[in-house]
Amino acid sequence: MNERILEIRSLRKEFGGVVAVKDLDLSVDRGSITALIGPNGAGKTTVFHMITGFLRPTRGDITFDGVALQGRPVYTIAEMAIARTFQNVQIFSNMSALENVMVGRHLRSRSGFLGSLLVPPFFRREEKEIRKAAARWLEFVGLGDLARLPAGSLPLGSQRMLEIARALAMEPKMILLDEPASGLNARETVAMGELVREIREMGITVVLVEHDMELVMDISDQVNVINFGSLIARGTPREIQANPEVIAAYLGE
Ligand SMILES: Nc1ncnc2c1ncn2[C@@H]1O[C@H](COP(=O)(O)OP(=O)(O)OP(=O)(O)O)[C@@H](O)[C@H]1O
Repeated sequence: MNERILEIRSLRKEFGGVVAVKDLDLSVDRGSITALIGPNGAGKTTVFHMITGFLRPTRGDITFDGVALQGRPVYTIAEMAIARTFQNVQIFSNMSALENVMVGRHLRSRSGFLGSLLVPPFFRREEKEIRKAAARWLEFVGLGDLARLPAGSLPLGSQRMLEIARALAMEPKMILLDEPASGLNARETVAMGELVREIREMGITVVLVEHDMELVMDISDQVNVINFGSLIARGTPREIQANPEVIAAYLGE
């Protein structure tokens, strides 16, 4: 097994005249927590969009678990066991917390999400199993007691946890978290950090875009710093915090 689960080579994305991602090389070790940091507009979210197939690269290669991803549609990438969360939480507000997680689980099931809407009798047993598994994921992220509440009624911190539970229900090998601590208070941020570590303990690789430097430096194995669409540094949190170029570009004096 390759110890690099994700390899990105010369990845580029242009929007008209704007070069959002500029010939970026990036690799992610299997089983690690790997952070992408950098100033606003550096291109971090655009990288996530290209890994997950939401955006097509202008050029470059993305290899996940030995398979080329570029040009594949979003749903096949989800099937390949990459899950993600979004900078602005994307949940179904009117559905219960449990139902939101079940949607993630259905993507993994034989009947699929559409099948679950039709609910023919022979899928009912699978439906029950999906409900059980979803409940377990809700417990895992600490929302077991809130399963029946409409997702939209939950505080932001819980909504972010819910989105992670839904991603985990897809049984990913790798999960991409886009600013998971954004908008969270100090207590919620600590809980988020603990959850991310637990995800790694389960053997799932975590890639994280995050502006909360305390959190990033606390939980990451590797930190990649992006500026103007290019990688300017890669290293352990300790190495990154001591890197003069990073301090000048991003961390400040
Ligand atoms: N759909 C788009 N059309 C045109 N320009 C875009 C589009 N998406 C992103 N950009 C531009 O690409 C650049 C990179 O944006 P991106 O959102 O990837 O940055 P980021 O590092 O994630 O920033 P932030 O930390 O603020 O979320 C920015 O200059 C942005 O304005």
